[in-house]
Amino acid sequence: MKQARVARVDDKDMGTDLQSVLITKEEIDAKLAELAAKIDVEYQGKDLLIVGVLKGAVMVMADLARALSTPVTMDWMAVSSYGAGTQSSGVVRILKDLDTDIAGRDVLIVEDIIDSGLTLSWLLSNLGSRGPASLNVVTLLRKPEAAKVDINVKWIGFDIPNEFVVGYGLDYAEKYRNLPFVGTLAPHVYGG
Ligand SMILES: O=P(O)(O)OC[C@H]1O[C@H](OP(=O)(O)OP(=O)(O)O)[C@H](O)[C@@H]1O
Ligand code: HPA
Repeated sequence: MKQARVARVDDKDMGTDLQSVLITKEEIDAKLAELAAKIDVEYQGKDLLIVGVLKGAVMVMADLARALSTPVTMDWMAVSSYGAGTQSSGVVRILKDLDTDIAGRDVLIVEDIIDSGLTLSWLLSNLGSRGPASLNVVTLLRKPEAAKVDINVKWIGFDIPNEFVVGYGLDYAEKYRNLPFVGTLAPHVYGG
């Protein structure tokens, strides 16, 4: 199994940057279908607004939205708490705010990853203060061992180890977002 996965990384012509594939495209697709079915049940008959957190959540938004049967409207917020490195600065900046007034709306935040939880904790308090009818979160990935704050997350795709991951929207220094799977990088990429 491990051998096949490494071979696949080589097939993607990613050179020696990648160390391993943690979650395959097939596993992601299956998980998003599972999450979409639960979200459909929760929001049946409601006017759902899904909010993607740029840039990392682009892939999850695109694939989850298409897996949903519920009609949705989509909006985007861009915040940043990570610079070029692998540690959250803890300081969240709004780079792009919502175009939508969410007062009275059923809002679902779509995230790629919850790491320290600082970004989401800030987002929940910021969006919560705008008076939505409901505010929930779906994330593809979560690192339970990295949590610095306690957050209520309704739908979680995969709990993963406390390692820096890339792919499927997730970057290291803006690279690797377009990998169709989630993987880890070889130490030399970080200068190790
Ligand atoms: O739980 P945390 O430790 O706060 O980390 C999670 C956040 O970090 C990433 O965004 P990032 O700030 O790297 O911006 P990006 O999505 O544009 O890559 C990710 O998309 C989450 O929004
Ligand atoms: O593990 C990660 N990889 C990429 N971006 C991230 N933002 C928070 N954690 C991560």
